[in-house]
Amino acid sequence: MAPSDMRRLAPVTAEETDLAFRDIWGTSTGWKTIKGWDECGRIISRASQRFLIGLPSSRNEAMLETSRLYANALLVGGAIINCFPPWMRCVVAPLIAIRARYFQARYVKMLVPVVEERIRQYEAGLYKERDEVRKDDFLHRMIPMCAKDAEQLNAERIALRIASLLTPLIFAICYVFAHCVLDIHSSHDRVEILAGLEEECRRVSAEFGGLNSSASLDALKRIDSTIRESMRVSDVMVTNIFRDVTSGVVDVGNGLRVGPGVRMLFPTQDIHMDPDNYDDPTRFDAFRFSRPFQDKENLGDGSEEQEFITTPTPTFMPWGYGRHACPGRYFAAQSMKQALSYLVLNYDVELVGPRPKRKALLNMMIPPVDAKIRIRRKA
Ligand code: HEM
Repeated sequence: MAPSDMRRLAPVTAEETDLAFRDIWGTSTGWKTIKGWDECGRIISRASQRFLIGLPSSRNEAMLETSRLYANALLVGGAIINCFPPWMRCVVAPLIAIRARYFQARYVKMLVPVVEERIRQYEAGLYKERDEVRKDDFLHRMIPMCAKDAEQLNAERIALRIASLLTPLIFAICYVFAHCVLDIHSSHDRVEILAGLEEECRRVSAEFGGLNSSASLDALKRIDSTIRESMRVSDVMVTNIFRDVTSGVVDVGNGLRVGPGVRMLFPTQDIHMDPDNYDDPTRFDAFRFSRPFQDKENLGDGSEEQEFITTPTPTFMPWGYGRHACPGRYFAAQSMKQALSYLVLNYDVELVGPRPKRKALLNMMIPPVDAKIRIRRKA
């Protein structure tokens, strides 16, 4: 997915984000308490499924819920399996994976008829006529590609491929979005952050006639900075960017040479919290990345650019780094910016009780599944 694809997708996911908030968070101006993790996940699920399989299936409640539970079960199961020594994993993994396999089988069973119908339409030559309606979903694009090899044009195989994208599309995006909401609302600077974000969203929305285009989302510099800062302080992983040396010897500097069979990884959380890389690194400073540039146009200084959510650097690695850096980051960033700007403009939010403390399960930070928030639609 390239940045150019985001231009086509922005109006589609904006529409879905609006409907999802109305359906799931509601339109009542009275306060209600919700489970932050689950309800942020439901919002993200809707926009992601719309991009993956298109209308009308993307709004099927049973499929949405099953896909969300599958995405969570897969990640949590994987993290638990990693707690066992390698020699035990082949014994415990099949048991731990039962939950994920159950939701995967349910999701695939529901998706196969949808895929079969699309294959039928493709084979009957109806695809072009329907392009206008469905051109933005991933399944639509997959079918002509799979049709190049008869073995690949198999509904179950295609459904399984779609299912494999659910974890990054739902769990990972939800993880960042839910943490960002918690980071903002548990910050001492909450009032100033919200005022700054709302001012920007209103100004940009007035300038672009809404926030449903990539151009308008690109102009949301503070929203971008807030999500990037949240990814820095509330990273999913303790370490990241795993690389196995399969042959030869790798010179990693300082006289250290690494041979085959060794797995290397980066201490990304430490890098994100290093005072040599960030001033006051443990503080969530929402406008850390946008502040130096907010008057840039006035200053006429074109020498440096703001580092955006999608820019991996040696001091910002939640997407990995280098040629294998996450290719889904443009979609993830765009849908998170849409969701956060929508939330800032349309809902009042408060944390219920103290913010849950972050805990690590080996290499992964456990998601805040019990965090509760109070919400109400702005009048
Ligand atoms: C906030 C959400 C996401 C985060 C934090 C995230 C993070 C990552 C990380 C850390 C890697 C490993 C990079 C490396 O080893 O250097 C990765 C790889 C990958 N991600 Fe994501 N990701 C997210 C969303 C997505 C989405 C939405 C998709 C697809 C629609 C996606 C598809 C992939 C793929 C295919 C790879 C493998 C790339 C390769 O090996 O060349 N990710 N992601």
